Amino acid sequence: MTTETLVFDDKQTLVDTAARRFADLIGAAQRARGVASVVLTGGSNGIAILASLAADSGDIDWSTVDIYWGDDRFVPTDDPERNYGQARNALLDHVPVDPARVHPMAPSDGEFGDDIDAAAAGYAATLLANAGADVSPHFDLHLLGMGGEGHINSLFPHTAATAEAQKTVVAVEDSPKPPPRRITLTLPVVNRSKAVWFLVAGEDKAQAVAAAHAGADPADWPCAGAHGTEETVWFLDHAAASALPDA
Ligand SMILES: O=C1O[C@H](COP(=O)(O)O)[C@@H](O)[C@H](O)[C@H]1O
Repeated sequence: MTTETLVFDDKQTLVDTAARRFADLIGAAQRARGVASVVLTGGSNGIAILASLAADSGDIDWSTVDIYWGDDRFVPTDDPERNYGQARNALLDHVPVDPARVHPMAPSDGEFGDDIDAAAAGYAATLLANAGADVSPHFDLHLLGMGGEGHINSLFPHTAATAEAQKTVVAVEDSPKPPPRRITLTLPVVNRSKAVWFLVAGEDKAQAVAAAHAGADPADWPCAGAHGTEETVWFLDHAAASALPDA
């Protein structure tokens, strides 16, 4: 397993470089196996990379990409906070995905109604149904944004969701970052991904970046607990990298 830390002059260069490498990784998986799988994330850079891919997808065949989400906000279908809706606007409405391969988390007015635990269990069932012999797929790529306190997906410091070792998907009722109700993949699922990429910009993220690189306890800094089985890549701008020892 390799770990790379790449530092860029500005956020747009970071995002565009990650988008080109995304196209190369997914294209290579499709050439090898005919299909590929990716977990999308929300947040500023998580959506910006999708806009970059909408402009230039390289040789990705979108019709054979399975698309999942690392987390989503448990809000109504049309709520602008929903990561799925943001991903559709930025990318999925502009490329020829196969709707049967797009796997959003349920909204709060969806098939499970306002029952967030049932919605989380429903997403666990979706993962299981696409997992082969395991409990969740081994994704080709899991994208991650990160909060200044080190949260990834909706895994916040010192929470049961971050400590979860058995369930693949859990409900979060009291997210410190609004909106409070969310559904999230857990660390064991993130860590079944072949590649885990962090997309992080801004000085407010520098302490969390440094903590993860120093091998901090994931209970304190959830970002420190996420690794790909083949590669972990940190795409940073100079501000986010500013607390690293060799910055
Ligand atoms: O709430 C969330 O935040 C993180 C990071 O967002 P950012 O805007 O600080 O980059 C995001 O990755 C996650 O999916 C989202 O739900």
